[in-house]
Amino acid sequence: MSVELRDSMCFGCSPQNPIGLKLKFIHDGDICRSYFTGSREHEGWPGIMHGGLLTTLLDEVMAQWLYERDIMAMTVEINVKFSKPVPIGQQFAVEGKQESKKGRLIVLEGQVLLSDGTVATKATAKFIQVKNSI
Ligand SMILES: CCCCCCCCCCCC(=O)SCCNC(=O)CCNC(=O)[C@H](O)C(C)(C)COP(=O)(O)OP(=O)(O)OC[C@H]1O[C@@H](n2cnc3c(N)ncnc32)[C@H](O)[C@@H]1OP(=O)(O)O
Repeated sequence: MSVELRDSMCFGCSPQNPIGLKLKFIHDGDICRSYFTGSREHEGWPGIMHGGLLTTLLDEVMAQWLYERDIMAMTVEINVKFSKPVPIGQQFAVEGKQESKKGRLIVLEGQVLLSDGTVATKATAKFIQVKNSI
């Protein structure tokens, strides 16, 4: 890969981005998972995670599913369904996995799971594979 984590300022995963989310990932079989606990800076409505940030988290775990497999790809489309509010101050899981691949087009699915297992948010995203020189 020409893009290395150590040089990255990725808002989602870089350890050196001072305003980034500094996410860590667990690759569990065909699932990429991260855990996050929102704080006041991450809220939209009081006490509730901002939907745009949930979208960022979902985009990131899906992108990391690909990165782990040395597939360099960029998000070209993402659809998110927010079904339940995600409270700040409580840890939740964000998961992504591949749904299909056809040529350069890779479709991934993601979900946000509350600590009791409730699926609060679901996403489907399309990624296009690019050359290893972003
Ligand atoms: C180290 C740190 C770790 C880093 C770890 C990773 C961190 C990731 C961060 C999160 C991920 C992001 O946010 S990524 C950032 C946000 N995304 C972007 O900025 C992407 C912007 N878009 C682009 O630059 C471009 O669209 C490209 C390069 C992705 C693709 O352009 P292209 O190479 O010209 O390809 P193009 O011909 O348009 O499309 C290729 C084929 O896909 C089809 N196609 C294109 N879009 C779609 C679509 N929405 N739905 C269906 N099909 C589509 C086309 O019809 C075509 O089919 P056919 O004619 O071949 O049949």
